[in-house]
Amino acid sequence: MPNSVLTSPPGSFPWTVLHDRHPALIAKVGDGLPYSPDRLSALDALASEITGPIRPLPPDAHDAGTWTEWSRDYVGESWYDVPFLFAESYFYRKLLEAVGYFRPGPWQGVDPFEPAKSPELRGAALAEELALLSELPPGQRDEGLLTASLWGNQADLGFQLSQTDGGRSTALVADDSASLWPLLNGTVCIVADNAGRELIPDLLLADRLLETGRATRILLHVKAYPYFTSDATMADVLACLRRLADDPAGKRLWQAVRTGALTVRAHPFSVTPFSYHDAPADLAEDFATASVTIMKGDLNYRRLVGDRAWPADIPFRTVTEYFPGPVAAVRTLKSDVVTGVRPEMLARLDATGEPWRTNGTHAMIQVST
Ligand SMILES: O=P(O)(O)OC[C@H]1O[C@](O)(CO)[C@@H](O)[C@@H]1O
Repeated sequence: MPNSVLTSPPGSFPWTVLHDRHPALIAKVGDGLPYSPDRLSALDALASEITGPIRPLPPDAHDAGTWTEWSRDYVGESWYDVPFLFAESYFYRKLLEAVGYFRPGPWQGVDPFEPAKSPELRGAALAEELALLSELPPGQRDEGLLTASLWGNQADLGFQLSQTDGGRSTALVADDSASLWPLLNGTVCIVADNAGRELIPDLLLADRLLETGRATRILLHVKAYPYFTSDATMADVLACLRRLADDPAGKRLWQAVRTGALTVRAHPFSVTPFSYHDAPADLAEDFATASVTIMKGDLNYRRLVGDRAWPADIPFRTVTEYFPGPVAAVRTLKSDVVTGVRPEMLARLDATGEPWRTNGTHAMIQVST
C-alpha cells in the first residue's frame, strides 16, 4: 500500500489547500453573513490556529469525544504534517464550530456556505444549462445528462476560490462509461458531491433513470451537515427540488421522494475523515445491494481509493476491489490522486506541463464491477 497523501511538503497541492484556500475560505465565510462578534472572533481564532499545531475541539462540543478519538494521533502536530484527508475534514468541522453550527443559539443549523450556494441556483449559468439539457434530442438524453452530471462537478465553490480557469478537456483521462450504462438498473446508489450546479444534473440523471424504467429506485447519499464548502445536504436537495418545481422532471422527482423511489440518505459517515474502506455495515449494505454505486466528485474519489499516492496507472479495479459492490467514479480532477490512467495518456498529459491532476479541467469516468 502506498502512503497516505500528507499535507507536507511546502508547495505540494495539499499544502497549498491549507496555506491558501483555508484562510481565504474563513474570510469568505466571515463576510457571507452578519456574524456576531463572538462568531467573528472564533473565526479569527481558527485562522490563527491553522498556522500552528492542531488543537482539540472544545470539550463541550457535541461530538468532542468522537473527534478526540479520531484526532488522537494528530493533536499537537502541525496542520502541515498530517494526512490531507484528516486535515481538511477537521478544518471543516472546526469551521462549523467557529460559526456555532452545532451550538444551541441563533446560529445553530445556519449553513455558513449557503450565501454561496443560493446565488448559484438563481444564476444565469444554471438557467442556460437547464435550457440546453431540455433541448437534448431523446436519443442523446442519457449521455447528455451523464456528461452534465460529470462536468457539474467542476462547479465546486471551494475550488473556485483559487481557480480562474474554467476550461474543459473534452477527452476524458479515463472513460469506462460504456460499462456503466448496463449497470444502471434496479437500485442505483448515487453518492452526491456538491450542491447547486452539480446536484441539479445529478437529480435530473436520477429522474431519467427512473422515468425510463432503467432504475426502480435511487438511493441518493448526501452529507449529514455542511462540509467541504459546497457539499450537498438535504437542505440543498430541497432547494434544488424547489428550483425545478416548474419543470416536469422536478415534479416527478418531488413525487419520487414521496413514494420512496428516490430515497435520500444523510449517513453520519459522510462527514468523517475516513475512506470507504471503513464504511460501517449499514452503509456498506446500501453499496452492496445497489446494482452500482456512483461516487461523484473528487473528495469521494479520494475516499474511494483511500487518498494514497497510488501509481497513476494501477488499475482502478485493483484499488477498489474491497468495495462491497460495483462502483463507478464520476469526477473532475482536483487533487493529485489518480488511478487507472493508461501509460500513453499519462505520458501525454505529463508532457503538457499543466497541473492536469488538480486544475479541474480534466475528468474521468471509471467503473469496477
Ligand atoms: O467537490 P469535490 O469534487 O469533491 O472537490 C473537492 C476537492 O477540493 C479540495 O478540497 C481542494 O480544495 C480537494 O481536496 C477536494 O478533493
